Amino acid sequence: MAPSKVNSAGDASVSCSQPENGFLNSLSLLSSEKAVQELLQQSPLQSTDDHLIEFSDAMRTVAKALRRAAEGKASAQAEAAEWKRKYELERARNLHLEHKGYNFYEMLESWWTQSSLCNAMGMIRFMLPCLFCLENCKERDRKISEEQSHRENNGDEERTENLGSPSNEQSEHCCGSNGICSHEVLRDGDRDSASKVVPNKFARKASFKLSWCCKGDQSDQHKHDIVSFERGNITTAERSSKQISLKWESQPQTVIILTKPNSTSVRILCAEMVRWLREQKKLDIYVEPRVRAELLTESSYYNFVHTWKDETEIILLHTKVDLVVTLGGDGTVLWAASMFKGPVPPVVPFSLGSLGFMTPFHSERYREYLDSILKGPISITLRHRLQCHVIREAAKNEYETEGPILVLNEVTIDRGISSYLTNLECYCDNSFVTCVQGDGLILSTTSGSTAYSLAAGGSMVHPQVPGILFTPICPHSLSFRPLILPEHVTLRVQVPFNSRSHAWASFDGKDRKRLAAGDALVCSMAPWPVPTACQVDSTSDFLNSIHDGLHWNLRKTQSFDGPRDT
Ligand SMILES: NC(=O)c1ccc[n+]([C@@H]2O[C@H](COP(=O)([O-])OP(=O)(O)OC[C@H]3O[C@@H](n4cnc5c(N)ncnc54)[C@H](O)[C@@H]3O)[C@@H](O)[C@H]2O)c1
Ligand SMILES: Nc1ncnc2c1ncn2[C@@H]1O[C@H](COP(=O)(O)OP(=O)(O)OP(=O)(O)O)[C@@H](O)[C@H]1O
Repeated sequence: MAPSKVNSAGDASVSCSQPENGFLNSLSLLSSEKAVQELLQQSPLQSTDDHLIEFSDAMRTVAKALRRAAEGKASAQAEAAEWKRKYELERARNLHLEHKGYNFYEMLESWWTQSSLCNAMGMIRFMLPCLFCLENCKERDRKISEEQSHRENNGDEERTENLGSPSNEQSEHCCGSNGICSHEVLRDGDRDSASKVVPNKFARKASFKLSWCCKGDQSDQHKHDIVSFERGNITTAERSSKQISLKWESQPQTVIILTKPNSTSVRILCAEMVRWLREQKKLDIYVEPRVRAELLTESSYYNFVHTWKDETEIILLHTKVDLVVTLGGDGTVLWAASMFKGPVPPVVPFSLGSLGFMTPFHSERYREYLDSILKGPISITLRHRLQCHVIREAAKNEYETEGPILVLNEVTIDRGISSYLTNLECYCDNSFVTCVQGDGLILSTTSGSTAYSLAAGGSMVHPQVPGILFTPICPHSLSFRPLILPEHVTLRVQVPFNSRSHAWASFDGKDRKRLAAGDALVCSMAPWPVPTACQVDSTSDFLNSIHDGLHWNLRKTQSFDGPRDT
């Protein structure tokens, strides 16, 4: 060993001067100079490694804190955007109604009934409007009876016209016995400042009531607790698999017919249906501007058909229309849903496409079906929608995000034309879920479970099951199985800052938006489902669709003869 070299090596030279030290003992065992040199070279490196590890731990903590801050910002932005959109929607509506002399009482009520305050979360979302509606109905009844007694006292013979208020008996049952009543969205008559009814310019919107029916057990029809607490024990009191039934309380008067474009059979059927609904059912009919033009080219007879001019009028459609009829395939149902950014009237989908998963009504028998639907009651599937916000990193300093997009099937985030893997960070209620590396990700409703999500390996889910499907597209990992998450969660999909490429979001297969690094998509269940009429009931229709449409588990039955257990 060359002492000069050992002494020149800082700490090691100190160790060498203290032979009782364990380190020195081991060092003394080293026989070759080469080994000593290796050890001396390693010591400072080891300490550098330790520092690096400490440093990277600290960086990870900082990154975590930053991520949390970004998540908070994203949710706040999404909420702000939602409120802004509602404010604008409401302002447009109020301007329109002000123009018509609509009074403050009605405006306040309509704001409340459509406010997401009363649709905030889960059961609260459902229960509050019912309670409020019940209170409104009672309050209206009180006002009517006050008005009536006032008139009687004054010997006023003037007949109180229908204010769209249910009778006392009705209001007792309105919402109170396990149903949603449509008074929440009714505009039965405009009142002037002296609370007198003036005739409405529009046809009155039909009133209806939704109730949950249990198969067989009629006495329990109005029980709707799913979980009960008996003597401190949690028990499932009743299954939630109930068919929803819609019963008209007043006659539907206005129908909108939405049709698949560029189809001769659809055009012929539409003209025939418009004539029948007008002549036999005396209904007001709305169609898209394109369809009205087509009808008028055929004959000036169709002059009575209504249409709209601009977006503002489309926003108001749900206040006028009692029923939506679609003529086409599933794409036409998606189109119809996309026209209603808020509440959606009941939809009757007629099948004129090749698959028709959501279109159980055969177009040849439209008279029979519409006849029975206009009479009611109708079995309804409430199809949940997702509301999606794109949050731009570039807009982080502005109080500005894009408005929500509602989807009935799914929102897809994929790699578009990029040939690189997508890299998407996913969070569920601010908890990290996973990083998707592959072609993309599908966030689907249960109605959309049989569409793109199914093709990507997701499960088929009954449309009344409340949940959000989280289905990867061609993940580059063997263990990435699809998930089904509960309906109340908020999902956030972010393109990481270090992503090699952009991602693309599309909504029910339409309206592609580019997501740059740092942009995010925030997605939660929308408070406005799409009520579609069933041909039989939700479950039968779903099973018929997977059998007839998808030929699910179709296999020839094995013959009786052949080897068998003895
Ligand atoms: N690989 C795929 O399976 C794939 C790819 C892209 C889009 N899509 C689906 O197409 C939908 C858009 O439909 P479109 O008609 O406007 O486009 P389209 O004309 O391309 O038709 C897509 C097909 O999906 C069917 N479909 C749509 N919704 C369905 C549902 N809920 N259940 C079962 N089948 C359904 C339609 O009947 C149609 O046959 C998207 O929402 C997406 O789900 C599927
Ligand atoms: N009223 C409409 N205006 C514009 N586009 C529409 C309208 N209705 C449907 N579409 C679009 O037309 C396309 C085809 O519609 P749809 O799926 O109903 O017919 P289809 O393709 O013949 O049916 P299937 O997919 O069952 O074979 C869809 O992409 C849909 O979004």
